[in-house]
Amino acid sequence: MGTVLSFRNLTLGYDRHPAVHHLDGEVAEGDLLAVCGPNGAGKSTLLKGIAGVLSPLTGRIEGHVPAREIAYLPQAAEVDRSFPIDVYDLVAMGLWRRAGLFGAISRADRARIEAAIAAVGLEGFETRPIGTLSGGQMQRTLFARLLLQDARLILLDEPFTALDAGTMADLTALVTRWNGEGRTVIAVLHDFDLVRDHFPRTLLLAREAVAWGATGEVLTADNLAAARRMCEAWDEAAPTCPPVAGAAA
Ligand SMILES: Nc1ncnc2c1ncn2[C@@H]1O[C@H](COP(=O)(O)OP(=O)(O)OP(=O)(O)O)[C@@H](O)[C@H]1O
Repeated sequence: MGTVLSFRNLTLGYDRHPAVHHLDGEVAEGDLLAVCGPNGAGKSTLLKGIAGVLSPLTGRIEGHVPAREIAYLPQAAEVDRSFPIDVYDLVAMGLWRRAGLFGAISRADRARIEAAIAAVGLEGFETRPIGTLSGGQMQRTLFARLLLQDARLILLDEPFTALDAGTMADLTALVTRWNGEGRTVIAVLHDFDLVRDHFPRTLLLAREAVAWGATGEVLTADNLAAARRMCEAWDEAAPTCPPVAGAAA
């Protein structure tokens, strides 16, 4: 099995202040990886780095998947719900990377869009402006768009936050299905029970990797306590980390 991503002494941050630092490791093709850690641990920052939204301060991410094969679902709070678009058109955007911005939507594409909307249980919502959807309906819409993106690497930032049990179960089943199709999924999650039940591998972050491996070995009381301590001790105003001796910048 190949490698999808390699982190090489990776430091990511904002205004030269590191938020995740000196991360090393690899994500294997077909991984179903949870990224866990306290608030402010750098989880969203790491996903932004992988998605290419944020450039490394030092070190690098070696991606072995073309950018068009990466799908990224940001935290719900970052999605602009005021954009005047309906459910159908938002889901159809999942085809853009393949069809092109102004590519005509074929009859087969229309069938795929309708199938994706049906797969997330949103039949009848096609013409609803997204600003009128509930949080759970919006998340289902975004998952339908992901279905059409047909990506090899799927990045999900807190995809199940504030969802009811039924919606969470439906969307978790989709994630499991994607992984069963050989796609690599990396998800930021706070629900440890859900991680233990559905994500075989976990990266525990506290600005740096506390532990990374089999979920049962990572989510231990000791590791979680260490992560909390490390985040509490973090200096928000820390200057950019000096590069580690011998590491590539
Ligand atoms: N756009 C930004 N500009 C400046 N600092 C930022 C920005 N986004 C995040 N940060 C800082 O980077 C650090 C890591 O934030 P990040 O959002 O990656 O954490 P997180 O682990 O996803 O947290 P949470 O669980 O609360 O969502 C925090 O100290 C945060 O304040």
